[in-house]
Amino acid sequence: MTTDTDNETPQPQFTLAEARTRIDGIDRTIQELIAERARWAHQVGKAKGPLAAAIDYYRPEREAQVLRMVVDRNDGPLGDDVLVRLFREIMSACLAQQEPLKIGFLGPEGTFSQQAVFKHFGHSAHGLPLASIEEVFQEVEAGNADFGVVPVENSGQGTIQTTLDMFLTSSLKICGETELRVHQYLLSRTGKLEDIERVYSHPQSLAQCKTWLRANLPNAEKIAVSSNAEAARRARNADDAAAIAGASAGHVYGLKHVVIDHIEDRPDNTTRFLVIGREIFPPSGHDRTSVLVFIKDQPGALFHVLSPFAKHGISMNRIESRPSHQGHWQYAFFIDIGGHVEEDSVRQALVELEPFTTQVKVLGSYPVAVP
Ligand SMILES: O=C(O)C(=O)C[C@]1(C(=O)O)C=C[C@@H](O)C=C1
Repeated sequence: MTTDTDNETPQPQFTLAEARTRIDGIDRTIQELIAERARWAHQVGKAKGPLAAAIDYYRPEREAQVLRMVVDRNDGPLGDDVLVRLFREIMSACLAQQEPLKIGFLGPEGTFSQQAVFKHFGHSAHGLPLASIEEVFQEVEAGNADFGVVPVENSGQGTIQTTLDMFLTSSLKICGETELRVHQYLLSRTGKLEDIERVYSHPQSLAQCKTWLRANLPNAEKIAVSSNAEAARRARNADDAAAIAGASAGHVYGLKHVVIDHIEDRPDNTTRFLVIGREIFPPSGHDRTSVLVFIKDQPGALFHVLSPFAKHGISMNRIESRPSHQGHWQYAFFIDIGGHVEEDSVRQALVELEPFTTQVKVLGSYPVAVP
């Protein structure tokens, strides 16, 4: 049997016109099916009863299940992340038929946080750019935003402590997580490396590109600003300035020239974001639970706190200590474990922590991020 791969140059089996006619037919079918799906999603909405707002229709556990089925079915040629993105957009549009979700994020427009909002909720959600992580919490607490998206850790730089500290006092719950591969771009008005005497960026991004900057722009002044978007806004006004930012900040602020792309020191540079809301949603089947534990000041207390998880076969992905704000040298532990708080093993393990703790606060149970 002869195949395309027998020759070095693949021989087209169809003419251009024939292949395009096929694509037109497939597009028609896809479009009809998307419309049919949207009508069914509307029916699902009706089946939920007369609800007040978009947030009442939103089901993150169901969305995670839909996306996992997409990944399981995928035999290529498109990657899992590509198909997840397409289906995420379809669900986002289906949900917005009722009313778009309002999502607070650390603004201004063009930040990585905004990219995380679109990655998790799709482009039919309505993003609300806010001035600080604290304000994202406040607007969700006040009900002005349905959810918020806040950065919590970067693969190279570690924890974003402002976010963790907000959970010490906030009543908000973690309802989801999303991971974003962070690619940094050096953007400038002229596009020429030799013109650059100043580099603006958020401190986190400057840190993520430290080695590259030392090797390539050792004499340029590095200026920390409140966001990468703000860096792009400043750099567009001068020929001798550049910004380190995501590609979208360049588009939003009209800084067209990419001097160099992917200048992050670690090729796997990834930021994890949390979705914060006002309630915990039901299990999706593959979930994570975040708890905040205030440990009693007694010998071996941390050991006793960790052992119930091992006893119940619960995996622990992360433990992080922060000053508890409840007294000198008192620490609170942020712990991420596998499973959902509605599962017996998780519930039982949390009960067993009680003798060794002054407080156990469940911050949320939510679907593990789909790629
Ligand atoms: O299954 C539901 O509950 C729906 O509302 C449908 C749907 C979807 O498009 O698949 C839309 C929004 C929800 O967040 C989850 C899923």
